[in-house]
Amino acid sequence: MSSSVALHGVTVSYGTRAERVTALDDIDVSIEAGEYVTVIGSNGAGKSTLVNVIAGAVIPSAGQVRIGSADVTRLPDNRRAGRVSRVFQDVTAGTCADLTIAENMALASLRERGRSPFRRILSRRRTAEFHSELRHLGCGLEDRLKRPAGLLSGGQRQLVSLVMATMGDPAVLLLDEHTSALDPSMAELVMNRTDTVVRERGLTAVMVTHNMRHAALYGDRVLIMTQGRIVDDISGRERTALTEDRLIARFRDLAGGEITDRIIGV
Ligand SMILES: Nc1ncnc2c1ncn2[C@@H]1O[C@H](COP(=O)(O)OP(=O)(O)OP(=O)(O)O)[C@@H](O)[C@H]1O
Repeated sequence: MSSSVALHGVTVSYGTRAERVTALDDIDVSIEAGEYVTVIGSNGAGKSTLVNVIAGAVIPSAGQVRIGSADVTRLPDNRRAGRVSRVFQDVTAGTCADLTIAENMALASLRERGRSPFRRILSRRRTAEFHSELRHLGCGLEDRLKRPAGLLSGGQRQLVSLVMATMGDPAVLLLDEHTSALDPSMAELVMNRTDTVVRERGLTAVMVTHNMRHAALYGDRVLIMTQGRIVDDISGRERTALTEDRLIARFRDLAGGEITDRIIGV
């Protein structure tokens, strides 16, 4: 079930006292259950660190992280895995190349509470469920369940990772530039599918992107980050009226404006 996410006074510093980098600087943000938030910012603004703090891959130096009513600030990522799902930029990170697609999906399905590991893991019923999940993608992956994931293209593999990440309805879905390594048409397909699954299941989702068009097109709210801080938070009517050009103008004003990866017309 989707949960809210709240960060209060979250600070993350890396390095030594002599050479300290403040990746997140006293961040306060609340995301409602079922809200779909996109995060943009210049290189090194702290976007991945923000996602890592929600995932538990980075424990903050100060502040508090809550998922729903639970204080998870000190909980490492392996103990949040039942609540938080991720799709990474690296297309090889979400699936195991040597396992078949069905075996990968069976591992992901272990998230569902009360299921004893590996017992009836690939039962006929489960395989039929995986088949049905993949059929929604409309690219024939359901007929390749018994093939190793390593034989898929990067985009196909990312689609399987997305399906796996959303199985069992995670409390929070984190997407860290998950389409940036894909060719434009595959990136569109993965983005469309992401939008459909987030909407249909009412997921709480946080998506980091460098693609201004995607940031303007998808989600309920846009956060703009620079130098470890959230410097703009666009929601409601303002978000509805947001176009790519308006977002770029706003980003230029706030972040000093280098648009590194604007992708036009894809
Ligand atoms: N493990 C680390 N050790 C030291 N410094 C780090 C580490 N991870 C991130 N940083 C630094 O923290 C700052 C924020 O990094 P982060 O990766 O969160 O930014 P980002 O907005 O995701 O950047 P990009 O768009 O380039 O991926 C940067 O200055 C980065 O160099």
